[in-house]
Amino acid sequence: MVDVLDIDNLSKRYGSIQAVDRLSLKVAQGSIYGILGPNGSGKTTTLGMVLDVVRPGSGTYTWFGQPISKETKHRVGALLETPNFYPYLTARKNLQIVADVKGSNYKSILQVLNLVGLEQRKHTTFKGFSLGMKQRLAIAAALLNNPEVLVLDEPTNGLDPEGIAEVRELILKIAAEGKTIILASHLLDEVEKVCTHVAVLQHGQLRAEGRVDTILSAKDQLIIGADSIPEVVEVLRKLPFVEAFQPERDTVHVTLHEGFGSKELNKAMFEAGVTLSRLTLHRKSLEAQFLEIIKSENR
Ligand SMILES: Nc1ncnc2c1ncn2[C@@H]1O[C@H](COP(=O)(O)OP(=O)(O)OP(=O)(O)O)[C@@H](O)[C@H]1O
Repeated sequence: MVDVLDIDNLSKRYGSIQAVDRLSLKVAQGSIYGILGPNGSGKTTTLGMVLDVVRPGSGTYTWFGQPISKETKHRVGALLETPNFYPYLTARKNLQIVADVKGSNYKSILQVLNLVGLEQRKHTTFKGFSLGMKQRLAIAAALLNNPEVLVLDEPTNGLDPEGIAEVRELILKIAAEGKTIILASHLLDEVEKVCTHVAVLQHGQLRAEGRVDTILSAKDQLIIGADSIPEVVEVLRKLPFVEAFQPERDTVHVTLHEGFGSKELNKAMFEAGVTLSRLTLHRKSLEAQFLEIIKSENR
């Protein structure tokens, strides 16, 4: 599959702050790629560099295998901050003004309004829009040139729960139309719900990258206790459905392969002659895993 964006060793420093530190990542065509990190981790600076509004300190990037140019810029739509729409003008008139600035055709206005679900509200003035509708109009503006890629920075920031749901649904709809989406967010939950791939950033450095289902998969752990932990460990080593285990002082934390649970583990222990004094399920929250990624890389 073609890489839409290829970032190679990109860095940016502001005085004593290393905002982005030797960052490399590839965004495949058709993916919804989340750049996830706490505030100040370098997400906006990274997007700014690849959109040619922030000059990189060092490193390179390509779009569609080519250095950035007028032609590649035309293929990428971006929403880095909410545009200043005119409150007393209608949705359509506001988009006409954006189209004039971008030099795009008025014909696409109705198409994008339709795509973001605002076609029926094209004559409504901007000030009459809900927060979610305002953000959808901003996304419509970014889609005016029918770009292949849409870049969004914290697209649900400041929205109410209804607006958040609307915008997330819209992102999935746009991706289903075949566009690649690159989305920066500090919300783990958002990336998990919306994205196919994720890069986790901290202090401008890449901490983890991959498919969301592998990087952020919430694997449950079983915690087992027994009189003899070495005996438990001995059995665990031989069980084919045990993915990993970690002995603690008087318990062992066990992760099982997909499709296996406490029943199978209990049965296997019983058959091996080990009586468990404890068998509990510990559901790992994604939040905990995200924190672990950051913590483990910090050691
Ligand atoms: N123009 C600037 N001048 C000085 N420092 C900056 C500038 N822009 C960003 N920084 C600093 O660079 C670091 C990375 O900021 P950046 O905005 O890229 O992070 P972020 O992950 O997008 O965070 P947020 O979600 O809060 O915007 C921060 O420490 C920030 O204070």
